[in-house]
Amino acid sequence: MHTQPPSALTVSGLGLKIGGATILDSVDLDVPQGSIVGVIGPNGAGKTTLFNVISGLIAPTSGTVSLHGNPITKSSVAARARAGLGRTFQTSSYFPGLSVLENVRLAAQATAGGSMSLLRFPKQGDSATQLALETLETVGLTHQAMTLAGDVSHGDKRKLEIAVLLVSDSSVVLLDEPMAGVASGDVSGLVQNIRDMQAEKQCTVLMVEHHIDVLLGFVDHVAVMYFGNIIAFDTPQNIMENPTVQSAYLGRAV
Ligand SMILES: Nc1ncnc2c1ncn2[C@@H]1O[C@H](COP(=O)(O)OP(=O)(O)OP(=O)(O)O)[C@@H](O)[C@H]1O
Repeated sequence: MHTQPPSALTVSGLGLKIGGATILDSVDLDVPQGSIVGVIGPNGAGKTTLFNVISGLIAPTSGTVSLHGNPITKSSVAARARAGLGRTFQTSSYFPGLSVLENVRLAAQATAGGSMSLLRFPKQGDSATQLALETLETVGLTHQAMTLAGDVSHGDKRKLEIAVLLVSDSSVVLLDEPMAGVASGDVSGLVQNIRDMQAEKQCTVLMVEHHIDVLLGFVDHVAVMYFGNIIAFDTPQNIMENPTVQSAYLGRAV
């Protein structure tokens, strides 16, 4: 008998009304443990808002969010992060005035239960520094370790964000447009980084991405958002063949 993997993230009846506008309209989503799920949809469909509600930046008007079966709807952003929910943002999130290595070391230090204090300068033998150096090697950023994070290319900033997630204890990772602004030559490397992250951490990945052709090539499932709702959740193959998706969102065969 085929058994479904347990859900890493479950969203039920999630609604958000702001003023008179319905931004999320009873969204249901079940993200299987260990899967990579892509979220697509036209501009303004509600993808980033969904991520903001899942990560706790915005409280929903209705509905629930559960992480590994535990309700987190009322938890703070920090409590969700402690429970294993990690996220990147549409606009990069890192400390631009710190080196690439310091950014990753700080995240490693915080994960190990230490502080985010910069007063603890990196030392070669320091376990957080060691982990940061290994992780930079994993994502191919060793050569940029001493460069200020604000000075590296878009592609390398995205790799840095993945390195920060790698040293964190996140079991469910939300990536908001990880390929935005990344040079086309760097896209396949970034896809490999995301795949490697999932394989190494055995984590679950939910990612918004406008590069649909790239996304369809490597995710397990695709959720299609349209006017604050998820109108389809299926394998990439079935999504491409779904007439509702084609007419409602893509307007053409993909
Ligand atoms: N704080 C807010 N107040 C009012 N409206 C908002 C607010 N946040 C988002 N919206 C509206 O909600 C809708 C969904 O926005 P959201 O940014 O989530 O869409 P998206 O699918 O991520 O779009 P994009 O692909 O362009 O990033 C949009 O119409 C947006 O204008």
